[in-house]
Amino acid sequence: MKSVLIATKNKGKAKEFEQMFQPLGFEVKTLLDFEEIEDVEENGATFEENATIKAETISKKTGQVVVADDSGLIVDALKGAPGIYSARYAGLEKNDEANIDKVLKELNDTPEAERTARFYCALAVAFPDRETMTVHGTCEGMILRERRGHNGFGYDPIFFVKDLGKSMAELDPEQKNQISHRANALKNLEKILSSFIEGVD
Ligand SMILES: O=c1[nH]c(=O)c2ncn([C@@H]3O[C@H](COP(=O)(O)OP(=O)(O)OP(=O)(O)O)[C@@H](O)[C@H]3O)c2[nH]1
Ligand SMILES: [Mg+2]
Repeated sequence: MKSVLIATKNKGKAKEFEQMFQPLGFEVKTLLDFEEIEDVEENGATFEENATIKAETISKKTGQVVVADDSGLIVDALKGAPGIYSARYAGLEKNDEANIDKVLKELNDTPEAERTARFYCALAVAFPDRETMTVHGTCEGMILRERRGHNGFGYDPIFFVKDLGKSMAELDPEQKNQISHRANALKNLEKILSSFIEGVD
């Protein structure tokens, strides 16, 4: 079976990549399978820069084609925060519950109409022998006043997907993987990779 290495230690992302790559005939490996590989410092200024840093660092270390995901929540009323700091918004220990509490508190006085937000996902593919490619995908929504649902990860319980009338955490994994920022980025990646993805193993 063909395999693809995703440079992530995030269990929620790893699961979604497994679900999305499986139908394409790929086995997914992540950094959760390589515990000896240390965290890569994400010191870029954009999602694309951080995804590139993660993909290129791990590709150099392993000699393989590597995909990395840098993603986050952009809240308009918070001038784009938490943005690239989404994982560590409430502190370096990366606590999803504390991150949600912080966003809810900051939006306490924000009326419904101004609670617009989007998830953003940048994917970078680094190769041993050619230039890195990046693509992105987004998903529009609103920030709820309280948590709804238990699926997904991160900010999913407070992210309301208007078209479906549900929070992201109320969607089945299959539904999230059709409409999410990550799914949309992957669709864009498939478009540019389809010509030579056959050769990735
Ligand atoms: O509710 C959510 N649904 C999602 O689908 C989603 N995707 C990203 N996020 C948030 O953005 C951070 C990524 O930050 P990030 O790209 O640096 O990843 P990370 O540090 O968790 O892992 P790694 O991939 O870097 O190893 C995550 O931790 C989450 O807080 C999401 N929240
Ligand atoms: Mg990270």
